[in-house]
Amino acid sequence: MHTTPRTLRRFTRSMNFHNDFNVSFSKRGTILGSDLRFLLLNDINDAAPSSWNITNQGLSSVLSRTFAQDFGTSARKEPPEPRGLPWLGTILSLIMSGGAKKLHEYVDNRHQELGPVFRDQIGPIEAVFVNSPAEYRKVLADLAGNTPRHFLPESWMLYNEIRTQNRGLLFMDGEEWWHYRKILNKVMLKPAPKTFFCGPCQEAAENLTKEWQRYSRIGCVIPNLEHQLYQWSIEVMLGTMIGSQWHACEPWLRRDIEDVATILHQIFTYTSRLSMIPAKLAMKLRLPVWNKFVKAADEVLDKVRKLVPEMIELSNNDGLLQMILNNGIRGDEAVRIICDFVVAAGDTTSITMQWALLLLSTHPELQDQLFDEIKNLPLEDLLQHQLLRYTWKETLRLHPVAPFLTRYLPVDSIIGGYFVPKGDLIILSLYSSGRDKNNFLRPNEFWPERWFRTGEEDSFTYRGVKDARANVPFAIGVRNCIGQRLAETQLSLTLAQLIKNFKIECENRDRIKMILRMVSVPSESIRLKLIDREI
Ligand code: HEM
Repeated sequence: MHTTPRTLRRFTRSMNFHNDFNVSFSKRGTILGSDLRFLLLNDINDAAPSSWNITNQGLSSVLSRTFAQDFGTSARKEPPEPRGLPWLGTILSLIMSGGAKKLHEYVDNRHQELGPVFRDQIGPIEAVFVNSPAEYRKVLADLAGNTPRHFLPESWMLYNEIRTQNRGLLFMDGEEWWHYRKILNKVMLKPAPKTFFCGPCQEAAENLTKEWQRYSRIGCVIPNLEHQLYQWSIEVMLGTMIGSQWHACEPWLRRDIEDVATILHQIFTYTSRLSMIPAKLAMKLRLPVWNKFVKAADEVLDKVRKLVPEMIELSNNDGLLQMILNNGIRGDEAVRIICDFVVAAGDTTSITMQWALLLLSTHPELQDQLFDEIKNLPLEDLLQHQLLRYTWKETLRLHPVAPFLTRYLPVDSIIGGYFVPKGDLIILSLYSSGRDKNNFLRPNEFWPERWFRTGEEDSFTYRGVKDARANVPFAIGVRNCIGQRLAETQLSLTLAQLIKNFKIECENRDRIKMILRMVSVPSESIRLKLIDREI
C-alpha cells in the first residue's frame, strides 16, 4: 500500500485532534453559533461600531461551542473521497471529464456520487467540497470567523509578492481587512447608496443603448459584445466614484475606460490560463503567458493609480470616491482599494449581463411581459420591480459568476456530519446547489417567476424554490460582496433600459455552454441581435 501524503495527513490529524481542539465554555459570545458582525451587517446593513471589538478569543469560544454541540451528536467521521493517484489526486479524472473548464460539472458529478460533502485533491489543491444550503450559512456566517479568509489565485499572490504590491479588500486579511471593510460597509452597503448608484448606472445604461441602436438599426449582430460589456461595467464603476460630475467628465475619460477594459479582459484570460500551471513554475520558466500576465497587471494597476488623483480632482462630494476619502481612507490606501474595485467589478457584472441577455433571448414572452410592466416606471420603481430583479437573480442561480465560494476555517469543525480540521480549504459548490432538484423545482429551467412568494409574510413559500439558501451568488456573512448593491442597481437599470428599447435575440444560443475561465463564461461569443421596439 502506498503511504500517500493524504494517508499521512489523516494519521497526523487523528493524533492531533484531541490536543488541538480546545472546548471552552466561556460566557462571551452569547449568540451561539452566530457571528455577531454578520447579524449586524445583514439586519441593518451597517458596520459594527468601532468600539465593539470582538476579540479572537471571544470568537473561538463561540465557535468552540458550535463545534462542541455538533460534535456531541456526531461521531468523528472523515468526508468520503474519490479514488485518486498518489500525489496527483484525481486530476486525471478531471482531465478526462473535460479539464479545468468543466470543473463545475466534475464537482457536480462527484456530489451525486459521494453526497453533499466530500474531500478531493485536484492537483496541488486539496479541499472539502460542500453542496448543502444549511451548511452554506454555517460555513460563511458562523464558522469562517470574524475575519474570514478565502482562496486567491496563486498567480495574483505571486504577482503581489514580486512587485511588493499592497492590494485592496480582496487581498487583505485579518484586522487590516476588517478596518477597511467596516468603513466601506458604511459607505457601500447601507440602504441609501442605491440612490447615489442610480445616476451613473442609468447614464451607462443609456450610453450602451445608444451605442447598440447603431447596430439594431442596420440589423447586425453586436460586435465584441464581451468587450463592450466590460467597458460598460468600468464606466459604471468610474461614474459611481465621481458622482454627479460624471456626465461632464465622461467624454474625457472615455479613452481610459476603453484601455482599462481591454487590459482587464486580457488579465482574466491570462489568469485563467495560469490556473492550470503552478504560477511559480510559469515564472521560473518565463512562460510567455506569465510575462503577458505581469505586463497586463502592471498596466492596469498603473493606469488606475494614475486615474485616481484625476478623479479626485473631477469629483464632487456625492461620489463614492469622496465618501471613501471623507471616511478616513486616504492616499495610497484609497488607490489600492479602488484598483481592486475596478478589477472585481470588471468581469462580474459584464459576464452576468451576457448570461442574462442570452437567457432573455430564449424567452420572448418574458421580455414582452417585462416591457409592458416597466415601460412607464420611474427609476426608483424600476429598482423595486420584482420580476426584473428575479430575472438577474435567476440568471445568477443558473450561471453564478463565482461558481465556487471558498473559506479557510479557523477552527476544527463538523460540516454535514463530517470532521474538518482547522485550516482546511472549504469550497461551496454554488453551481451544484443552484441546479439541485432538492432546492429548486425544474432546476435547469430559466424561470424568474419561481421567486414569487405566496402566503403570509412569516410563513410564505416560493412558487418554484424549495430552499432559497442554496442561491448565494454574492456570498453571505461579513466577507460577502461589497459591490452587491452597486451590481444590483446596475443590472436592474441596464436590463430595464435594454428591454424598453429592444427585442433581444441570439443567433447561436443552442451552441453556448457554460465553461470556467476563473469565472463562469459562455463557451463561445454570444451573437446577440437586437430589434428596435415600437414604443
Ligand atoms: C454580479 C455581480 C457580482 C457578483 C456575482 C459578485 C460576487 C462576489 C462574491 C461571491 C464575493 C465574495 C467572495 C468570497 O466570498 O470570498 C465578492 C467579493 C467582492 N466583490 Fe463582488 N460580485 C459582483 C460585483 C461586484 C462589483 C460591481 C464590485 C465593485 C465594487 C465588487 C467588488 C467586490 C470586492 C472588492 C470583493 C471582496 C470583498 C472582501 O473581501 O471583503 N463585486 N463578490
